[in-house]
Amino acid sequence: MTKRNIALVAHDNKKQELMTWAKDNQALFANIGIYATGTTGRLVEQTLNRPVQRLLSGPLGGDQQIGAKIAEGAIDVLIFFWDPLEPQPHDPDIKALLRIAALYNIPVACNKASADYIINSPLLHNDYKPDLPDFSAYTSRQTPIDIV
Ligand SMILES: O=C(CO)COP(=O)(O)O
Repeated sequence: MTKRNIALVAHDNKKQELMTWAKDNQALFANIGIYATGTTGRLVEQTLNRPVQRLLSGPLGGDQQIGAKIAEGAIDVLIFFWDPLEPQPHDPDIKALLRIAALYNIPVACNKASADYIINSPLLHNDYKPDLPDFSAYTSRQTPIDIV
C-alpha cells in the first residue's frame, strides 16, 4: 500500500485537544508519516514518542510550508485544529493553507469530530487516492502578456 502522510497542526488553545486525539488514535498512525508545524510537531513527538517532520512554527511560515508540501503532493490529509475564538497574527497564512488544501482536493479536518471521521475512514487505509484537479487551463500561458 502507498505510504500516507498526514499533517497535524493546532493553534495554542487547541493543542491539548489535538494531543489527546493523537494519543487516542496512535495505533492508526503507526504506518502513516507525520508532518507538523513547529510547536505542534514538538508536542506530537513527545506525545506519540516518534519522529515527526517538523517545519517552522505557524506564525514564522510553518502554515505556508505545509501548504507547499500539499502542492508538491507530499501530504495526503490535513488535520488542522484552528482556533475559532481567537484572532491569529498570521491569519493570511492560515487562509492560504486552507485554500491550497481545498485546491488540491485533500481531506481536511478542523475539529475532533471531522478528524475522527477521516482517521477511521477505510479510504485512508487502502489505496484510494483522491483525483488531482485538472490544472491544465491554468498552467503557464501560451501567449505572451503585453506589458505597456
Ligand atoms: O500557528 C499554527 C498554525 O496556524 C501552528 O503553529 P505551531 O505548531 O508552531 O504552534
